[in-house]
Amino acid sequence: MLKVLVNGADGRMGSQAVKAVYEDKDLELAGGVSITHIGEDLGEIAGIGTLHMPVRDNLGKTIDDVKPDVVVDFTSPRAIFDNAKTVIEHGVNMVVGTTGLTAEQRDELGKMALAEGTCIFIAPNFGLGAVLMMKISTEVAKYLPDVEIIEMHHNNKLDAPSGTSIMTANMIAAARKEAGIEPAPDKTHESLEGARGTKVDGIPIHSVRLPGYVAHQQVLFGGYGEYLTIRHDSIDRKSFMPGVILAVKKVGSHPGLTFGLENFL
Ligand SMILES: NC(=O)C1=CN([C@@H]2O[C@H](COP(=O)(O)OP(=O)(O)OC[C@H]3O[C@@H](n4cnc5c(N)ncnc54)[C@H](O)[C@@H]3O)[C@@H](O)[C@H]2O)C=CC1
Ligand SMILES: O=C(O)C1=N[C@H](C(=O)O)C[C@H](O)C1
Repeated sequence: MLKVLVNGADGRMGSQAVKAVYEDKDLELAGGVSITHIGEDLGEIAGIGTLHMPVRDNLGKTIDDVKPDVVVDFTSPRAIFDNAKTVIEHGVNMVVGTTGLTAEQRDELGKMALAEGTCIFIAPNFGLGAVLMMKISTEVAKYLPDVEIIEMHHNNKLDAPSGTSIMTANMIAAARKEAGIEPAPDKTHESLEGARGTKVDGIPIHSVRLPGYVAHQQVLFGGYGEYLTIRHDSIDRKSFMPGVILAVKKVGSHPGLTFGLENFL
C-alpha cells in the first residue's frame, strides 16, 4: 500500500484528494497538512467522517513523522516551490497540482529530484477532458494558426492566467513552430492597456473570474469565413480525482520530473 500525505488538505482540491485517497483500496491516507484548520480532524474537513487524524502544520516535520511514499500538493502558487523542495529534500516522491511554477522552477525541481533519487510529477490540469482539449488544440493549430484563449474560473482562484491556459498556449506555439506555420500579425492598437489580454508565446489569454464558475476554457481558432471553438468545462472538482490517483500510483516509476498528465495516460 502506498502511503499518501496531502498538503493543502483542507482546501477545495486538497479535501477532494483526501477523500479520493481514503476511498482507494490500494492507497493509505497517511495524513494532511495545511496552514489553516490545524489540529482539526482531517476526515471531518474532507467530509468523510471522523478519522482521528489531525491536520498538521509543518510539512517537513509531518513527513519525518508519517514517512509517506508520496506527497500530493494542492496549496498555493506562492508556496509550491518551497513545498516541493522540502519534499524532495526528504527523499519522497511528489504529485503537484498546484499552479504557478515557472518552467525554470520546474526544471530546477526536476534536477533536484534526480540528484536525490526521487520522482516529481507536475500537472496544471488532472482532468481527462482538459488534457484532450490541449492535445486537440495542437492538431488544429497546424491548420488554423490564429488563436486566442479564454479561461473562466471561480472568483477565489489566486492566480491568473490559469496554469492550463499557459500550458495550452505553450503547446500550441510549439505545434505551430514545428509545422512551420505562423499566425497573422496582431495589428490592433490597445486604446486601453490590457484590452487584448496577456500574451503567452504570442497567444492572447483572457482571464475571467466570477462566482458560479468552477474551471472552464475555450480555445478559439479563426479561419477564412469560419471559426472553430474547443471548449472544456469542469463543473465538479471530482473530475480531477481519477487523474490525481493515477499520478500517485505512477509517479514512483518515473525518476526526475514528469510534466503533464498525458505522459501517464
Ligand atoms: N492541477 C489541477 O488539476 C488543478 C489545480 N488546481 C490548483 O490547485 C491549487 C489549489 O487550489 P484550491 O484547492 O482551489 O485552493 P484552496 O485555497 O481552496 O486550497 C489551498 C489550501 O492550501 C492551504 N495552504 C496554503 N499555503 C499552504 C502551505 N504553505 N502549506 C500548507 N497548506 C497551505 C490553504 O490553507 C488552503 O486550505 C491552485 O494552484 C489551483 O490552481 C486547482 C484545481 C485543479
Ligand atoms: O484554480 C483552479 O480552480 C484550477 N486551476 C488549474 C489551473 O490554473 O489551470 C486547473 C483548473 O483550471 C482549475
